[in-house]
Order: sequence, then structure tokens, then C-alpha cells
Amino acid sequence: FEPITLGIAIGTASVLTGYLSYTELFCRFAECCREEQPLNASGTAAGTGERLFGQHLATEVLLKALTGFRNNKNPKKALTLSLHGWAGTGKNFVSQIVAENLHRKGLKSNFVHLFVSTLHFPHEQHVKLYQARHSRWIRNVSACANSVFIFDEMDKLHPGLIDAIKPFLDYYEQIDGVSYRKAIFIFLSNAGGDLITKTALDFWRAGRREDIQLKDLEPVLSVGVFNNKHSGLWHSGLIERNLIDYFVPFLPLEYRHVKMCVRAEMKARGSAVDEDIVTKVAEEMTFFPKDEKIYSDKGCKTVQTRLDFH
Ligand SMILES: Nc1ncnc2c1ncn2[C@@H]1O[C@H](COP(=O)(O)OP(=O)(O)OP(=O)(O)O)[C@@H](O)[C@H]1O
Repeated sequence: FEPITLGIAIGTASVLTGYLSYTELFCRFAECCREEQPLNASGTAAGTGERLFGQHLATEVLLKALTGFRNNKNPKKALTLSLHGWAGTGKNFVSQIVAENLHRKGLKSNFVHLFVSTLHFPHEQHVKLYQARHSRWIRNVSACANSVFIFDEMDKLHPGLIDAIKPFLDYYEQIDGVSYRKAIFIFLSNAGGDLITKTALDFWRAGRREDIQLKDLEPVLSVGVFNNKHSGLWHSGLIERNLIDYFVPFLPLEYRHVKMCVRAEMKARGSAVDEDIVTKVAEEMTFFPKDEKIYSDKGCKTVQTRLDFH
């Protein structure tokens, strides 16, 4: 639809119905930024609870953080979440679920912005240029206070680059007349995955996997990531100034979780769940440590392609 035709159509429809306001009706057809738009909490809870496997910690933290933030009419700063974990454990997947429950069109929304380090900031020698571009992008998209910014592959980001966005995450009321306090920043990273695995393994060996709590991992993560040259947050002002609200750990996935991913993928494809195939696909994955073979080294990442062979 081009805007004038859409406007006339909506105007006519709203006169005819005499019920919905022009704005309400307009926003059913086109995407609108609604400052007060609440998080679809039940959608997020259902999405993470039913579709995200083996991540009881991440689920709990994300739900608490997001509902608390969205229910606060007057946040003092943007919400900043740093998601850490091994490959294929669900960081991108959950970001997608969160985005969909904040903005109807999810990652396709005009108010959800995904930056991928190796795609958007590939060359080390251009760090200065990227810093300027980085902050320009964030300013340009200030059209919606509720915007969501996702930075993928943080561990491949050049050290120092992320500090260019520090002012937007800080406690300032406004920057050049724009408030960023209702925005959500999500960083995704493999950094800290080894620390999470080590702690998870200790709990697993003690037969207490589900007993791991955030307090067992969060401090290890923030210090580990700050001191890791390849974390994207190495000696970052964001950590120094406590601007990251939550470090969210993603646990390594076990054999039973990989099976759950296979079943979910079969259902998503509209096929009946065939347990023989589920077992075959899960057994094709590789597991570590060498002796115990507990965790899938690619999480659920190659499940979809492997399923194509069966
Ligand atoms: N915990 C999980 N529960 C359900 N599905 C999962 C989970 N982890 C991964 N998957 C499935 O595997 C796919 C790949 O996972 P995803 O891209 O989220 O991994 P990631 O943690 O972001 O990995 P990377 O660090 O390599 O980017 C997802 O699209 C999803 O289908």
C-alpha cells in the first residue's frame, strides 16, 4: 500500500466502524511505535518456557528483567542485557522471541535493529569510522523510544568499539533532545562460554545441574568478560560503570536437549515425531568432555541441516 491510499482506506473504515480511532486502525495495518506498548509477557513466557530448552537460568532472568523494565513507566536508563554461552545454545533464538513480543514484526520490525560484528564492523583499521557510524545508526533510529538493538558476535567486535554507544546506555535524561531510557540493548557473545561450561560441569558432576543459580555465574562472567581481550567488552566502560544490567548465562546443551530440538524442528516442519530419527540425529552430534560426553559442542545448531538427511 502507498501511504495516501492506506490512509484513505483506513479513514473510511474507521468512519464506517465508528469504533476504532484512526490511530488504532492505522496501527493495525502499518507498524507504529507505541511508547507505552507493554511486553507481551505471556507470549514471552510461553515462548521461552516452551520453545527454549535447557535454559532455566536465562529464561528466569530474561522474563524478570523484561517485565520489570517494561512495567516501569519511568526507567532511569536503557535496559542492557549481555547474553553469554556456547554456540547453538539459543542466544539468537531467544533474542528473536523477545523481539517478537516487543514488536509484532520481530526482527523485521523497523524498531528492532540487528548488528553483526563480522558483517557491519569487519575491518580493524576502520574502528574510528565504525565508532562514528555506530552512534549515528543509534541516533537515526531514535524514531521509537522502545527500540531494540541486538549486537551479535560481540566476541568478534574490536576492543573499544562498543564504548562508542556508552552514552546511550547511561543514566542521561536526554542526548541531543532524545531519550534512550526506554530502549533495550542485547549483546550476544560466546565469550564466557568456557567459564559457564566449567561451572555447569562441576554442578553436573555433583548431580545438581538444575541447582545452578545466577549468583553462581554472574560474577564469574562479568569479571571474565571484562578481562577477556576477545569478548568485545574487554576493559569496557560499560562494565566499569555498571551499565550492563544483567549477564545472562546460557548453559551448554545436553543430549536430551538436542533431542528436544530435533522434535521441535520436526513439529515445525509439520511432520510426525519419529523417535528413531530423533535418536539418530542426536547421536550424530558430537559431545564433550571427551570421557563423559555430556554437552553438545554445537548445541542445537546443526540439528536442522542434519534432519534434512533423514
Ligand atoms: N536452547 C534451545 N532451545 C531450543 N532451540 C534451540 C536452543 N538452542 C538452539 N536452538 C535451535 O538452534 C538454532 C541455532 O541456535 P542460536 O542461533 O540461537 O544459537 P546461538 O546461541 O545464538 O549460537 P551462536 O553463538 O553460534 O550464534 C536456533 O534457531 C534454534 O532452532
